[in-house]
Amino acid sequence: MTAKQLILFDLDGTLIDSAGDLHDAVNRMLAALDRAPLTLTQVIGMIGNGVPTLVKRALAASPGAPVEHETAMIHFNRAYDAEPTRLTTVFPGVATTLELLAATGRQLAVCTNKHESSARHILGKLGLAQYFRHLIAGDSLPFRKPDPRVITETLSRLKLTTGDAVMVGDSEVDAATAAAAGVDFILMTYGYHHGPVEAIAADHRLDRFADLAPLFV
Ligand SMILES: O=C(O)COP(=O)(O)O
Ligand SMILES: [Mg+2]
Repeated sequence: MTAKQLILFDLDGTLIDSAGDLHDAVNRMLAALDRAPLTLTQVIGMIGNGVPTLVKRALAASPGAPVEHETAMIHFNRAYDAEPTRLTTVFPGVATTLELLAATGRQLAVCTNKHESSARHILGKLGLAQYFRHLIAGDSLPFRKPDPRVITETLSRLKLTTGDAVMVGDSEVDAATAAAAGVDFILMTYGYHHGPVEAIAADHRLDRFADLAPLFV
């Protein structure tokens, strides 16, 4: 990994443990729609494809009177945007490791399916914004992960090739995006995956964020 000039990081489940606030917002949305709450484990299994998909999955798992997806989204966004960092924490070792990686001169980017405004707000609030030169969010481009163009278009904008980049993520969605773009993939095993973690293909699998540093120095 020493030749990589660009490191693309997933956000939820990789840099930040955001499941508590996402769970809370899902349940506030469901309560507003007179539906039953979901467990944290259920919601964790729904994270990774962006908020519109999370909302769709939550509505399917907690049935009730028919509701427009857009209406449910308004309830979710109102709840989530009001307090996106109440329960959210940065995973151990993230800030020191990012500091170290940035000091090697590499370009660090966040590549998330979260909305750009939430991602920017959360990164600032949790003290991580200064490490990243680029943010590619779920609504930054007309497509989102697992569409490989989130990576390939970033590479061409930066005049880099696939061999220059690596994606670091926690889910099947990140693995599929990296594979389709033709870039290496490092899996953080502690994050939010949908099936067994062993089934996710990766060039490296790490149990702690701090284990990244030795791969790049
Ligand atoms: O918004 C989501 O569902 C997941 O966001 P992520 O891409 O940062 O994991
Ligand atoms: Mg993730």
